[in-house]
Amino acid sequence: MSDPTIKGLPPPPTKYDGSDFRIAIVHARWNDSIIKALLEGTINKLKEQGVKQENIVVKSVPGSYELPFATKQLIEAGKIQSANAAPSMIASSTTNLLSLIDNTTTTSSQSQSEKPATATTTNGPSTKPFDAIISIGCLIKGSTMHFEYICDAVTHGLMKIQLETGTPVIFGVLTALTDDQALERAGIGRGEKGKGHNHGEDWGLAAVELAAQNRDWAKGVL
Ligand SMILES: Nc1c(NC[C@H](O)[C@H](O)[C@H](O)CO)[nH]c(=O)[nH]c1=O
Ligand SMILES: CC(=O)[C@@H](O)COP(=O)(O)O
Repeated sequence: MSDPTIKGLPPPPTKYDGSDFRIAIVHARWNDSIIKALLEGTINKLKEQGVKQENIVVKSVPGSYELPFATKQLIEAGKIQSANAAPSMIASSTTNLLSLIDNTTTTSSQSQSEKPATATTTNGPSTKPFDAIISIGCLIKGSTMHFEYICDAVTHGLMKIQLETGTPVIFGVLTALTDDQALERAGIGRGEKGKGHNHGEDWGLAAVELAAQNRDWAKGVL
């Protein structure tokens, strides 16, 4: 077993504020007791960093093999949702500009629906594109090569999606050879190694860090 003082994720170099981020979590349902623990650890860590509950979208799929497709579609859905919110903002701003020309139109005559819709409403969930996606699954080796093929496909699939879309995708997939390896990595271990460490916490940290750093990088800020 590796030396616990060497292996593991140190605290982030910067304490990031997650209050302005919108995060999606997509999780498989296979090995549900482990998934539930990982999901709890992830969400708790996101909220600990200030991510608002209403800005954490959680979706599920049957198994880990479905994660890449669902992850890609969630990223696109977030962009579509944001674009759908934008026209009302454009329309309202156009109305405002026209009112400068046509004095018959006053801002007070704007109906509530014409008022600029913000991508982040003051009292509701954000409709901005997702700042990061956390894809969670638990693969446990069986007696065939099924495990190896799914692990390989999911790993490469998730990596490809984040590089293609520019949206950070956190790899939250346990690839365990035994039940106990998975339980320990969900913080619910039952053997002599104790409960272990909930890797969902690491994924929550990584999501906020990558969301923050990527926001800067996307603006050319280093
Ligand atoms: N054996 C595990 C699976 N298998 C199911 C696949 O992921 C997939 O849902 C199915 O082949 C239909 O496409 N999934 C896990 O997440 N974990 C496993 O241990
Ligand atoms: C990860 C899997 O697909 C695996 O649990 C399936 O088990 P088996 O290889 O015994 O069919």
